[in-house]
Amino acid sequence: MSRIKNLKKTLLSDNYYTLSKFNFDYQKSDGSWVNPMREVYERGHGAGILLYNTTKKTVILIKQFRLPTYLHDHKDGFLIEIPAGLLDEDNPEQCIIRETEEEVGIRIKSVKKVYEGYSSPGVLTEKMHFFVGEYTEDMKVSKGGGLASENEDIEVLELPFTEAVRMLNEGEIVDTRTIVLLQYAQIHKLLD
Ligand SMILES: Nc1nc2c(ncn2[C@@H]2O[C@H](COP(=O)(O)OP(=O)(O)O[C@H]3O[C@H](CO)[C@@H](O)[C@H](O)[C@@H]3O)[C@@H](O)[C@H]2O)c(=O)[nH]1
Ligand SMILES: [Mg+2]
Repeated sequence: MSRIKNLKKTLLSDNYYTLSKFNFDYQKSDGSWVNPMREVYERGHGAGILLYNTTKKTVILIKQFRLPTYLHDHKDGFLIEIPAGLLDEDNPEQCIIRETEEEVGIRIKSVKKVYEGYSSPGVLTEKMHFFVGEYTEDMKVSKGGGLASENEDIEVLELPFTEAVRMLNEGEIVDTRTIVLLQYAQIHKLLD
């Protein structure tokens, strides 16, 4: 029998994405029922990728302004991240191939899915699809930088993997998705 009943949704904002309030009956593990309220932000799902070059022993990361981090403790709000984007109508693999070209100017054909995970399960419905992909010099087709039409302003960083790992260990990389994939590369020795 379900421990969740009478789920009621109240829309709070659909200004850009959707913020809703939910009330529901929840049966606790001791059998009693309570009526919690939760706010949930829905903006679809996402995909991100660690691009690596086994000849040069480099990875591609990006730097862009992230307002929420600027509001909370980050020094300047410019975060070092993996290329990533929101799934539009496409599937995760098509999405990450498209975002890779838009954000860093690399036209990649094959990517490998390594993980799937909820970004912030207490508040967001979003699930992230994590990929890795090997790139070579001949795949570089533009400077990247993101879509001007969406006001994206992305700096592309091509770094030795050892430098990315140093930045990870010294707290200069603070985006969880980027931490996950750099650690994946270490564990699986992608650049040894
Ligand atoms: N006007 C307006 N535009 C917005 C707003 N929120 C997002 N956008 C636009 O939507 C674009 C989304 O760009 P994507 O590259 O598709 O997504 P992303 O912001 O990089 O998100 C990725 O990283 C997030 C983690 O920080 C992930 O949550 C997400 O799934 C994805 O992987 C932004 O550049 C911006 O133009 C908003 O509130 N107002
Ligand atoms: Mg993006």
